[in-house]
Amino acid sequence: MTEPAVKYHLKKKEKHTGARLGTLETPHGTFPTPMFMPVGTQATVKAISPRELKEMGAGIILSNTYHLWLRPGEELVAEAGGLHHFMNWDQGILTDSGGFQVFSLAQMRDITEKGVHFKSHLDGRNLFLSPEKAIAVENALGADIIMSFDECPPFFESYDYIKKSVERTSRWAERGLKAHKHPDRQALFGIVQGGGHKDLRELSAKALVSLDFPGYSIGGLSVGESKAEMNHVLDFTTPLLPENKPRYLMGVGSPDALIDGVIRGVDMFDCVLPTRIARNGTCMTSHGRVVIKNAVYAHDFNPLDDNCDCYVCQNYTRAYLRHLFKAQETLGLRLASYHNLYFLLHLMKQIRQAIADDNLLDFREQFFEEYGYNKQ
Ligand SMILES: Nc1cc(CSc2ncc[nH]2)c2nc(N)[nH]c(=O)c2c1
Ligand SMILES: [Zn+2]
Repeated sequence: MTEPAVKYHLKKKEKHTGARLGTLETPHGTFPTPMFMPVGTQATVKAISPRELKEMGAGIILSNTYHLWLRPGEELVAEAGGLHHFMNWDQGILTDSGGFQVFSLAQMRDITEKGVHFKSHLDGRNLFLSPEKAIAVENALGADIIMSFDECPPFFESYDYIKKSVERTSRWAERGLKAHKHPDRQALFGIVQGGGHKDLRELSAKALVSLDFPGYSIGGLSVGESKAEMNHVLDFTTPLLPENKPRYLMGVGSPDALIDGVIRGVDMFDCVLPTRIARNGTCMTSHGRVVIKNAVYAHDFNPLDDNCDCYVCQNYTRAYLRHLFKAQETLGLRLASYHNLYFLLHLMKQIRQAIADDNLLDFREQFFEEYGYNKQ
């Protein structure tokens, strides 16, 4: 029996919630959990260099199988020695399997038992992605953690559709497990689906746990349902997963969703939000969102966030950042991206401390009040 590529060590359970403190041991380092993973869809976290990512304490970052398969192609990345060498990132990398991106990006053609036929969003070419092909691409890219090929059905699809989709996704997961060439150095996670239905989440989790994956992702969420609905699904989904394996909530999220996910036993998160909103000048701060292009900041010579010790908040003012965005200067989106990523990475650090101190609910109350969530 080969040693799994990734090992989760549960260090402590928070006294009053389902939150846990742990470490995730990977071939490219051991990282504390709960953790936030910056997204670098096309082998780059947009506008931020690996050196800056390290400086801000990023551990594992994400890339996308779908995008890198289409461009530059997994063969070229393999020729470079894999993603870590290609993008000069020597910490952790996780790749999503492409299923989600096909449904969200490509012009859909057809979903069959075998796989998914679709047209490339780049040039309209007819393409086909199967569990075997997705795993082969992820094996070639060489990420430390890779995802099973799954279907993420719309949250409000019919019960029957979601049930059939869960059953097919479980069969796809088993096919992916069989096709996986490097379980010793790449950990393949199963992805739990089932929409908002407790029995379908149980059906999905049961099938995947019986296949004994080294880690489990919770998919099918953060796809337009309310935060209350997402939290409700987490309430009955995380307990279905083994305590000694990492749990990754895909595509999440905003500060409140991160805190509420940790409280429900989630260990890993990723979201494009921090870098995406930064590109139009929306910044997360301890006092809530700051839309830096607003005229109110024109003469505001304070830091973006007076509680933040990041490079941006130590060296630049709101007035300067507003000027950069008004002048459409690239440095503006770079600095806003840097701060937003730092903000979420630092939030996870505060959450880990709150778990250690058994006061995560107090931390939640203070953070929500200061951020302005209680006013919403
Ligand atoms: N919300 C959401 C987000 C993502 C993308 S996670 C990601 N990939 C690259 C960056 N981030 C999902 N991915 C898969 N495979 N399945 C899902 O159900 C799912 C759900
Ligand atoms: Zn900052």
